[in-house]
Amino acid sequence: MGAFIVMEGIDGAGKSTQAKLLAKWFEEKGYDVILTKEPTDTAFGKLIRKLVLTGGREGIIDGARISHEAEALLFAADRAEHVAKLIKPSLEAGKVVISDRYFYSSLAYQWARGLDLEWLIDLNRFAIRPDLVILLDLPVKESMKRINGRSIKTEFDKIAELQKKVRENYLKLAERFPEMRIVNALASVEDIHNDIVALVEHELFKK
Ligand SMILES: Nc1ncnc2c1ncn2[C@@H]1O[C@H](COP(=O)(O)OP(=O)(O)OP(=O)(O)O)[C@@H](O)[C@H]1O
Ligand SMILES: Cc1cn([C@H]2C[C@H](O)[C@@H](COP(=O)(O)O)O2)c(=O)[nH]c1=O
Repeated sequence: MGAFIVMEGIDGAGKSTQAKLLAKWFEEKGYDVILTKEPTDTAFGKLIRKLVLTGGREGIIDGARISHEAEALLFAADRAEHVAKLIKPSLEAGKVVISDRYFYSSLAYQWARGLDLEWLIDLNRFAIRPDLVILLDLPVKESMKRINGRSIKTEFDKIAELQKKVRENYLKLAERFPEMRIVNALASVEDIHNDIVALVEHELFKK
């Protein structure tokens, strides 16, 4: 059986921590697991890190930051490659794919940037729908504490106001997309992992 699981949430919500633990859990059960992320490490992902996620002058073209529309298109282009070259072939080969962020990130963040939600949904219509999306929900104050210690942090994802809007957007998206399940990310790493495993067993294995 192939299965596609996505981790979503604001910056510092614990997505990569939980994605790794879930990958290990599946591997121990004998599954072939692909642990991946967006933005990817491909040329498109590198372009995003350079033009969108870098606080300095690199994201400045002709004296101004790139437009939010261009930003959304870059994330979508990166995703199109991700789906075509890794996600789709891996699922067809019966593997479990776990992605740290996917198109829900575009909906939550680029919508928070002022873009039209319906346009963003249309732009990402090519993206295969996952079987399960874990939304790690965390108050912004806590996420800011968790990511504060990082040495390289961009202006883009530092701003608490933006993260607050992004969190609200995620919660609204969870009402619209039935594959999204909210998990309380304020708990301990172990408790969150157990909650996620319970969801996987219930939603994917119908236990
Ligand atoms: N449940 C938890 N309780 C306390 N700290 C945690 C918890 N989960 C993760 N952390 C810590 O919080 C920080 C952010 O975690 P992590 O990198 O997994 O988040 P993330 O959502 O992937 O972040 P980003 O989106 O910014 O890449 C790390 O230092 C991690 O060790
Ligand atoms: C996929 C995707 C990501 N983003 C934003 C969200 C984060 O602030 C950064 C990625 O940082 P991470 O530490 O690697 O998680 O990019 C976005 O705005 N839109 C997207 O589609």
